[in-house]
Amino acid sequence: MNWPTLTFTIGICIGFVVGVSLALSIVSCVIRGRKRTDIERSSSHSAVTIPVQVQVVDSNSTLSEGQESPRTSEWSNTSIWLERLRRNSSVSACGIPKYFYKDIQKATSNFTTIIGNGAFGPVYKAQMDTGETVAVKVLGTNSRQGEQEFLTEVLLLGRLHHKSLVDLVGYVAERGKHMLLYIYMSNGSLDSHLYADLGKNHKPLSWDLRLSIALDVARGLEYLHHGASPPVVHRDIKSCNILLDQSMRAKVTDFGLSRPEMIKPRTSNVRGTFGYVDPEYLSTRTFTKKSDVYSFGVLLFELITGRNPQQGLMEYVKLAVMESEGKVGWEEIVDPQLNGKYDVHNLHDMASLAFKCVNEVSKSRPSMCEIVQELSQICKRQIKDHGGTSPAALKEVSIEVGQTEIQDFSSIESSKMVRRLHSR
Ligand SMILES: Nc1ncnc2c1ncn2[C@@H]1O[C@H](COP(=O)(O)OP(=O)(O)OP(=O)(O)O)[C@@H](O)[C@H]1O
Repeated sequence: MNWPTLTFTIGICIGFVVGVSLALSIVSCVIRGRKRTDIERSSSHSAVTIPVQVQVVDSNSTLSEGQESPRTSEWSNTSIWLERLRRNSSVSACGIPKYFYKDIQKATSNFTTIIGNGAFGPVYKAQMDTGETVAVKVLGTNSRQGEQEFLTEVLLLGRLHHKSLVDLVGYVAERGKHMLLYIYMSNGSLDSHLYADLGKNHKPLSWDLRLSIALDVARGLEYLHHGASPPVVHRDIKSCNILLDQSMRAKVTDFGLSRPEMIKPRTSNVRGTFGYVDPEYLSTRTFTKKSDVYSFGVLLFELITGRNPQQGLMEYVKLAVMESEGKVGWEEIVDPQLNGKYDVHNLHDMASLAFKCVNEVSKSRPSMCEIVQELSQICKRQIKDHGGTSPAALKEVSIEVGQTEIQDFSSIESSKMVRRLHSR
């Protein structure tokens, strides 16, 4: 074969190989694309797809499928949870694993592991096949409003993740059977530590722990008000909606979005819990972020005094202020269970902050961002002055101080990635 013929033949061969490879990759791309579309289509079948109203600030925004909401650096922890739990579940389009009723029936030993009852219905402890323990909230079957709350929570919580919120890790939605699965909080609710179980299961909460709980809750609310998009108002901040994990870190739970009316059932549509409700909301019927701030102020006084807001806490506080003639002696109302073990300076700062939060005029109340700043300073000072004896929770909280959770694109990307992983 002469040289030009050889070159021509080699050229033809290379051209043929390149052409075939190109054709193969186009075919494989088309097949993969089809598979993904099928998977996406089948996963959205199992999802709750109705758009729902959520309690956003100053408007009634609608969360609809495909609308992104913020993720934070905490999302990675949640994704580990979801990843472990998803093994025995299908995953809905909002990224939250969906379970079968029969799996939960088995995990709760046929619903014999009740841990409490709320407005929503009974709550059970469940041991999942993956080894995780979760809390299962069962929606009562007799309330349409409860069902709406259920669907709202699934969609809303599927988009909200923060270290100081009790994360939703799964749900059941079968005919007449609706359940929410949350991370199990082994130390129960804050109110049980402040009142009910004292002497039985719990020691009185130390001053340091009260500070770290206050800051954890403040950061959860700061995220809801200023980090979430659209912003979310909780509407029912109270000590039984604050849960404590095994390290006594506090998390906000019960986004009581469509819960039944609790103050004047039948006569009005006022929401919230007696003792915690913003008086301005009662007169205007407009619930704002500052109404949550009011309830948070009451919660701070609860931590300071160990008194139940439903048994005259705020009257007690007002009396102390009225009799103070200028300088309030907050020591007089401090919880006797503390046995004098608190820092007077920090007590004054925390009580003054609480008093600003419960100002009758909502505009004069601080924002959750300002509250977090102030509480961070108090916690830092507590560690600095009494660091040696401070519990791990307060130390952890103070290390996190300054790590503001702001929505960023990388976190949105990570949530999309987790969703893609789930749909494989
Ligand atoms: N994730 C969880 N981990 C551990 N216990 C939980 C969890 N969620 C709820 N519980 C417990 O279950 C009980 C009922 O909780 P739920 O949130 O339904 O109602 P509540 O907050 O007590 O009352 P309400 O619904 O009137 O606000 C409470 O004792 C609570 O401490």
